[in-house]
Amino acid sequence: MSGESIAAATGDILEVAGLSRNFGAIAAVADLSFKVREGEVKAVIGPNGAGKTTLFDMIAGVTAPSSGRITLAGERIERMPAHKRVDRGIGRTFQTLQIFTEMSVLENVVVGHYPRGHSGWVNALLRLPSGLSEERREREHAMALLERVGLADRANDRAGDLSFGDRKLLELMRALATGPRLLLLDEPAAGLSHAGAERMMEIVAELNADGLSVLLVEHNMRMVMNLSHDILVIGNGRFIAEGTPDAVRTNPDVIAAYLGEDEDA
Ligand SMILES: Nc1ncnc2c1ncn2[C@@H]1O[C@H](COP(=O)(O)OP(=O)(O)OP(=O)(O)O)[C@@H](O)[C@H]1O
Repeated sequence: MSGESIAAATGDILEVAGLSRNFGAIAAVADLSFKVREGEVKAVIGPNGAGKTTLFDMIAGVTAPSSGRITLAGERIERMPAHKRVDRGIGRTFQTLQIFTEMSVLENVVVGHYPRGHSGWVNALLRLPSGLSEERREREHAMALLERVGLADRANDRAGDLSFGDRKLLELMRALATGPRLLLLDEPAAGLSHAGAERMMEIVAELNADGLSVLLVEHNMRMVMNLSHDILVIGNGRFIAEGTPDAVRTNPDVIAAYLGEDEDA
């Protein structure tokens, strides 16, 4: 059986195997292996400098691995350019917002993005009529995404005029506009109020219930524990533990890794 058919048969959307990245003498990520199952929310947590951003950058195609394999739905992608990974179904949000402040809210969602055929969940979810022109379809799709997060009435406003919380939601919708099968969420709760974080959590939970697979990096432990089916804990680029929220929470190695950390649990 080939690697592809094994991955397809086991229902893993992402498989990371023996992944490493060195920066000079620093091993930012060292021999990490894990899987994200189709339809799962998996969190990657670890103290500051653990290697979470480097890991995300390697999956998204921003940073090349020093060694190891990354497989998306059966296809090897570790040498593929970032834009092709987007075509293959990897969506990403950033810790530092990447929205265009001078463009309208709607244009931010539309720009450069179009739902791909593979994103069954997004098409089913939005129930767009067929036969629309491409441009019209693209705008309707963007409007439907904005409606989901209550931003439709701000569609023509300048994106820079949105509150920080709304800009984070817009950033999420921009990532969704590419029709991802796997969404990489980089600290979605960072900088949000308690209410904003709760809202973000609800939206991510809804998207996941609609079938979207999510890999989440987040310091807000309430969000991590509530949203995740499975959690990978890393420290100094290395594997520490993996398991359900309950198993990870009580794991002595995890507790030791976090001693001295100021966690907002
Ligand atoms: N471009 C780079 N050049 C040199 N060292 C780097 C580079 N990027 C990351 N590192 C180092 O790699 C290690 C892992 O960093 P990374 O940012 O991936 O951790 P993190 O878990 O995302 O941290 P945080 O939670 O603080 O965002 C750190 O020691 C960091 O200093």
